Amino acid sequence: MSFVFRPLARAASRAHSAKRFASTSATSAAPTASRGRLGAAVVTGAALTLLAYGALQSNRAEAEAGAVRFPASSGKLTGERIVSLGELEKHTHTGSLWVVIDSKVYDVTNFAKEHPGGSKVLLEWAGKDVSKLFWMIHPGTTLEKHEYDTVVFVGKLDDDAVEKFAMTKSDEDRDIEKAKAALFGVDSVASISDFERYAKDCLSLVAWAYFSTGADSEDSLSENAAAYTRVFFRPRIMRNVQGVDASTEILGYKSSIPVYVSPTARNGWGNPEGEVAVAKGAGAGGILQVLSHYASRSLEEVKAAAREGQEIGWQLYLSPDREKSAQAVRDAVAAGAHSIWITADTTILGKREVERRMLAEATPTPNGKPLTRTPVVYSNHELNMSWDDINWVKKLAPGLPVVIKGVGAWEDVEEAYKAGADAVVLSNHGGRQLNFAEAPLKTLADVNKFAPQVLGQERFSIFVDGGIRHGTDVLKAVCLGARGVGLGRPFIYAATGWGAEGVEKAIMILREEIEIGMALLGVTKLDQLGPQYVDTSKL
Ligand code: HEM
Ligand SMILES: Cc1cc2nc3c(=O)[nH]c(=O)nc-3n(C[C@H](O)[C@H](O)[C@H](O)COP(=O)(O)O)c2cc1C
Repeated sequence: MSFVFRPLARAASRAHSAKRFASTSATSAAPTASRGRLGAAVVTGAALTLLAYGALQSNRAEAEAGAVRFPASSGKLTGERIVSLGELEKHTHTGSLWVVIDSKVYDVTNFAKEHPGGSKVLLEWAGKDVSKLFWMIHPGTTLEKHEYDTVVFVGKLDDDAVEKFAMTKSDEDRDIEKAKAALFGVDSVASISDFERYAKDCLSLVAWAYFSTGADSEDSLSENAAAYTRVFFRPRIMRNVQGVDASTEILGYKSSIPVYVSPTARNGWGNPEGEVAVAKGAGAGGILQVLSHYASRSLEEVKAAAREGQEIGWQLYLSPDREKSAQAVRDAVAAGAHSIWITADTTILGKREVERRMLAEATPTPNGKPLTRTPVVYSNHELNMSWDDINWVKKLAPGLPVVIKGVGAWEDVEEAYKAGADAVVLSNHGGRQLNFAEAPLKTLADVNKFAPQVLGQERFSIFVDGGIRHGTDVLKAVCLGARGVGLGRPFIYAATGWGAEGVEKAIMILREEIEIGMALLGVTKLDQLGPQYVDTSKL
């Protein structure tokens, strides 16, 4: 069986534009599986949509929750031969099965039987350049860190073959190339939300659907941002506001503004450099980046791109295989993680219906095909988490701050504090998990009301994320006691359009807006802010 290319590619393209109106996302946009550097793209956008939809939605708990990390390299990938197209075409059957990734030819004949994604898909794409599809599905370290003896690096494609694959592009690839070429200089970006607007056309349908959508009918997603619009300031005047300074410390790390990069999976879908581009921008802008457990780039790669003194936090999804999680934490510590952020709101994957609709409409089930009754696996994460896990991680990462991300009720802020967490993130995962989980700003207001004793503590910080798009949003959270705030989608979109400079520009925009806001509120330092500066009565 092979995938239907053209008609579906057109359907995908239609859905791509349709989607722009479908999501109620207050933010949005999603990166493309495509890595620009991979060049060749025999795989069409529609086929990718179909495969990625099937693979990522059905086989695995979540695209952002499904990547297997490989242990240290077994050093098997050592081939040196130059392979022609003619030779490649001879290896397209179960007896000899080759695929091309990044112009490198791999013999996966024996690996096919043990491939976690099944042998069928490898046979389907035998003899082809699968770079784009491969990088949509697999973590960035898959090839370097693999532990299989059965993946054999045969050699490199010859120039003719590379050129031929490079010329084979889908309509979607061409649209994205055009959109990227049409982007203006990053200096002209005026606001954080503009990054989303401009990034949209630079993203594949799959990527856009993945990044932009939220759970169910996206009520939490829209409420996250809407909550900020119901809080107004009570500015004070006739003060000396020379020398406004928006800098602070986030878990001991000096930060130019009270903002950090929230962990988001698969940044490589938007920009070939992925989280490396984000790291360069975060370094230039002087803020902390927290790397997702399911990042497209490894912590080692990101650290290598970081500047002197720049720190990177690392986010953990707990696995039921505790030894696997323990090893992942040890690896992060060895790679120099600044802090460990345990995400607790993703035991089971939320149902992102808008994403499903977009992808299904792009590659619909043929009429008459019987109902699929294969059970969907919703989670490969630990379902049995407890507050003791904080100490468990602390022992694995001695001396590093441990943060609980995904807190949605003031009572759990207290629990985290008592259990010894160094910080919490009030978050509903950008509206992607439990729909109707309340806006994190509301949870913060509740902390002020019901658990004020945990605010302003030296040993305990409260962070907030979700829907933050302006400096004034940041200041509202700081007024209510947040040490800092995280932004997720905006940094993906900024990197999609403009790479590291986009991320740096996003930080510059926030800094300018925060400084203007502080001066107009009548303060010069963040610690002068407090609940007296905001009216939360309509929250
Ligand atoms: C050549 C070396 C390859 C290696 C070492 C490899 C390794 C893996 C691993 C470790 C997984 C599990 C990943 C996870 O759960 O996140 C996986 C899943 C998968 N792979 Fe591969 N793979 C290779 C090639 C390919 C190719 C060429 C394709 C397609 C053309 C492919 C398609 C898939 C699919 C569809 C899944 C299932 C994803 C899911 O369930 O979420 N793989 N592969
Ligand atoms: C595409 C996408 C992927 C995400 N992946 C992760 C992840 O891997 N780990 C995690 O803890 N949170 C993840 N999040 C949640 C973010 O860290 C953050 O809570 C959320 O994006 C904040 O909302 P915002 O996008 O409105 O700023 C993801 C969010 C998005 C949009």
